[in-house]
Amino acid sequence: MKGMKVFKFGGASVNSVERIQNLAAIVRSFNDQPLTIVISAMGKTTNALEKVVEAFYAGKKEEALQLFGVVKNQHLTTAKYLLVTHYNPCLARLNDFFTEIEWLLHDKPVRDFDYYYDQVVCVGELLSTCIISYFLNQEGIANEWLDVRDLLRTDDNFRDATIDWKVSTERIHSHLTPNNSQLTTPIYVTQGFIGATADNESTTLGREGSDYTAAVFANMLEAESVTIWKDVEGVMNADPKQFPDAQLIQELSFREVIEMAYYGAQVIHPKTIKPLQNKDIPLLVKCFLDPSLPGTTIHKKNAKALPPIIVVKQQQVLMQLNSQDFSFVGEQPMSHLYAWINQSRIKPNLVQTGAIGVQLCFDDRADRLEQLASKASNEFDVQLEKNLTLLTIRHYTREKFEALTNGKEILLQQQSKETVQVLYREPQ
Ligand SMILES: Nc1ncnc2c1ncn2[C@@H]1O[C@H](COP(=O)(O)OP(=O)(O)O)[C@@H](O)[C@H]1O
Ligand SMILES: N[C@@H](CC(=O)OP(=O)(O)O)C(=O)O
Repeated sequence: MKGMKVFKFGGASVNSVERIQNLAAIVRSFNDQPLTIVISAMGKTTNALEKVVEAFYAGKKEEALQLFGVVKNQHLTTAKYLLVTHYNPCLARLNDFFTEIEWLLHDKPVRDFDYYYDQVVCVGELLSTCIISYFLNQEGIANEWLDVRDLLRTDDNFRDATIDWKVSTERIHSHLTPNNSQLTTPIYVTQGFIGATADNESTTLGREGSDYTAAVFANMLEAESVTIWKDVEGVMNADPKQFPDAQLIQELSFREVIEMAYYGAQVIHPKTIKPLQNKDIPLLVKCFLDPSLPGTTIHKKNAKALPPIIVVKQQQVLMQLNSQDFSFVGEQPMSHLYAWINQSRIKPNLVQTGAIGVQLCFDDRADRLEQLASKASNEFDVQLEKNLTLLTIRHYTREKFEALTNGKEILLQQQSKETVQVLYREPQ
């Protein structure tokens, strides 16, 4: 859509009354520009809802209801602080969402955990967008709230659903046309991270998936740009929480950012880049605490010389597989291994093969690793080691590498011209 900008506000940018007021000020400063605003659940609501669904699935109904009560009260308090004229209609909508979840929590689980996870967890985004949409309307920023579950059709791979691009594009085109909107300037408010199946069952797109939703909307709407509003200045050469001297990178290529995200940089969800690169839509990462800062522009142009970019992933698990009868780990056992990895829905962060063994590094997803280890034990001797750290340095220098690995007990190392990765034990 001509001139449409897509904004994404994450959990940190809407985690308090003041931050939602700040969001409104940012949106107001873009007055008279068509906007699609994709919003995540407030603060750590998704984590809290995970606990609700875990209790429900463990048969602890009262605990699940009590935990959900806490989430409910937090949202009611926020709504009460923010809303005056628009409080009653908002409350009616919030109550509908609450009731739906409470009904579900009164049932006994008869389907997979992942199904219930999505039905419960999706409410975080529904609640946050409902409150924010009413607040913006109250503040004179006329907007339309869209239930993204009517727009983004997915498959039923709960917790990691795949978008049906054809159906979703058609729906977005027919719903978000200027002729359809009652607004002079279309401003839409919708949820990140969630979608729905053809049977109207809610789905989620993978944790931290709201960046991806914003990119999907931008692609389908052929938007002018996407802006992700963060609590940091922009994309830096390391997580400033781990490296206080991290420096801002003002310009990055799609290629560089997809690599950073792939290696685990938490700043952008890895699936975000492809839909934008495919339509050549720039991605801006800006600071919601100070919108006047330049931030980072990510686009197709190659950036100038980059500093070493550091990504540290903790809580890693090394899986060592050794052939049981001293036969080589050739194509056949490797193809079995990749099939099991695929079935276990877990992605290796590093793989190293040898004559009779393979070493793989994963995030610590206990259930999925157990599933993989049990399948692999049919053909390999399996050993697991936990609590490791995976360090990736892109555009590394010898000095940087030495400074960051000094004193560490390295278990695996892989190096290409641009990137070095090491898996190490923290010193005891
Ligand atoms: N290379 C990086 N550059 C900037 N921030 C980073 C980087 N790597 C990790 N981060 C972290 O990402 C955080 C912002 O992302 P996140 O908390 O997911 O935001 P939100 O949930 O609001 O989208 C920052 O607070 C920062 O600690
Ligand atoms: N609320 C979801 C989706 C998301 O993207 O959140 P955030 O934008 O706060 O990372 C989650 O926490 O996983």
